[in-house]
Amino acid sequence: MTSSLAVEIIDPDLADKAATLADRLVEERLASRISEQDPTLWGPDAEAEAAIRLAWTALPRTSRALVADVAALAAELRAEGVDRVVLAGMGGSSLAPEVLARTAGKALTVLDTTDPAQVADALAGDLERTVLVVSSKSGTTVETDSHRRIFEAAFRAAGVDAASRIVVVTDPGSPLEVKATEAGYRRVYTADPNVGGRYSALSAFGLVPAGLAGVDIGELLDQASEAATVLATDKPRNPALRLAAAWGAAHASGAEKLVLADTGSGITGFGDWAEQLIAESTGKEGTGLLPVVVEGPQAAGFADAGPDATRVSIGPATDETAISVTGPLGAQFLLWEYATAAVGRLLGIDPFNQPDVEAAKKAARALLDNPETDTGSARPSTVDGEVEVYAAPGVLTAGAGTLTEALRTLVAAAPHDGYLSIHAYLNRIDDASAELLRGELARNTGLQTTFGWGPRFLHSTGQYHKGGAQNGVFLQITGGHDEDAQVPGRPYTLGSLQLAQALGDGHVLIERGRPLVRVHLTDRLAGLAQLMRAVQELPH
Ligand SMILES: O=P(O)(O)OC[C@H]1O[C@](O)(CO)[C@@H](O)[C@@H]1O
Repeated sequence: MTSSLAVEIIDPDLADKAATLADRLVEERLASRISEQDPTLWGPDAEAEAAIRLAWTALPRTSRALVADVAALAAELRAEGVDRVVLAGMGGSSLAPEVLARTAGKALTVLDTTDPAQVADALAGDLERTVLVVSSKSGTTVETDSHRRIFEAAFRAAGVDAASRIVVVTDPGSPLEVKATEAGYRRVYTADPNVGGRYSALSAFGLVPAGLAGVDIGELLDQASEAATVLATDKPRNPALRLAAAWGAAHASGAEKLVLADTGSGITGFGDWAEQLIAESTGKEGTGLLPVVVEGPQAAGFADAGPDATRVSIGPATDETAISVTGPLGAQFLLWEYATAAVGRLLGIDPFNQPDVEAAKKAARALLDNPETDTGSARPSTVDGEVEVYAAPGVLTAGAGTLTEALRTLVAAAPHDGYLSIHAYLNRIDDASAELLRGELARNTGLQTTFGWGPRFLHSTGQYHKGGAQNGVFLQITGGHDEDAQVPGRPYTLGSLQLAQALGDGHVLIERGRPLVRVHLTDRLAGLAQLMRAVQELPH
């Protein structure tokens, strides 16, 4: 990991345009005003929300007390033989700790799934040695609440005192805090409520699970503190202003996608964290920046990006890079947060709300309450081997009788500067090969292509799909289950929740006129192989 924070704009045309914009941001004193938490920067409509969302600028300082506190809890747990950390949290409540743990090479099991087999695998670890961190700002997120219920019951069944093994991170006064106090959970960390989920990497949400997993969170805060001064400075060299200006200039020239590739940053999985920050913050009111996280600089979508996309290296520049961002992880968290808030002003949107996320949650809840209302997708349009194809009326042409033809029809519905988004409601570990579909589809369609695990992406790019530029087409993948799990105290299983989340988001996208095809893999392994073959046949 490089020690100094830098943003280089390699593309000369972009550099010129960005310099002009950066000068404007300097004149407006944007950096210092963000650091001073000025809520008026995003216009009158955004002011009330911004007034309760800017405390992240002070986190490098205000989070300091957590370092010793979390170290003491980790030592206490270790002394009791508890050294396995499982984190239940969605979006901003798990993405940062996951990057932190992976980068430091520390074990952290992240549960941001409703896949029954993936949850069963997490339960199959040694519960005698396990502490569950339940992280939820709102304290109401259904996935996280389900994980808490399932683990609590499993601890009990294993003869482990459940309350002593559950640590909570939440906002003060949330239903989760109330529950934790009632149940006598081991520890409750209340975070600063004036920090939004996706800006919470340096708060208790990032630091508690990462610190318990053994990450050096003191060093992380040192890196962020060092960067805080430069990021608050109204100078054209301020890396956050440079990054925001480059993004803003690219967007104004018609490149609404940012293709993010790691080019040797030394950070593992940063793109997944940045993806939520950028997509959920900017993708609204029909505009925004769509992050496209790719496997590396050689991946389809990066080297061959067209004029609708800007190539951003996380790490040193390669021959194709337009913008490169380097620096230590603690500094980068803060840099990207400043840049995202700043570009929100350039785009004229409120970077702190997520107005379109609720629609999918509501549709999923409605389906769970009344599963019989799901008439639209009850019957497959086509069955091809291990794959059932479901499509909204009018999406598939009459002849689309095979999987390849269905995919071809879906792809043909995308405008040339649109995008294809794959939503895999599968097991992130056992069905990991699904991720290979992204590169293969991008290569074979020429479209910028994103990949997200459902329901994880619903708390990330899900906002953009519904709120951003309406030029996406969507491929949902669902799968059969060999096992399922009842959520204790709730009238649903994880499997039914997972399907309701897929169908719910599908309904919302279809309602908004987006072309969508769902493929259901009756046998996951065979179905994924078949899907890959169908994608490879696309160009022929
Ligand atoms: O921390 P919570 O309240 O459980 O929310 C998790 C995630 O869900 C979202 O609200 C979107 O659904 C994200 O913004 C957030 O990071």
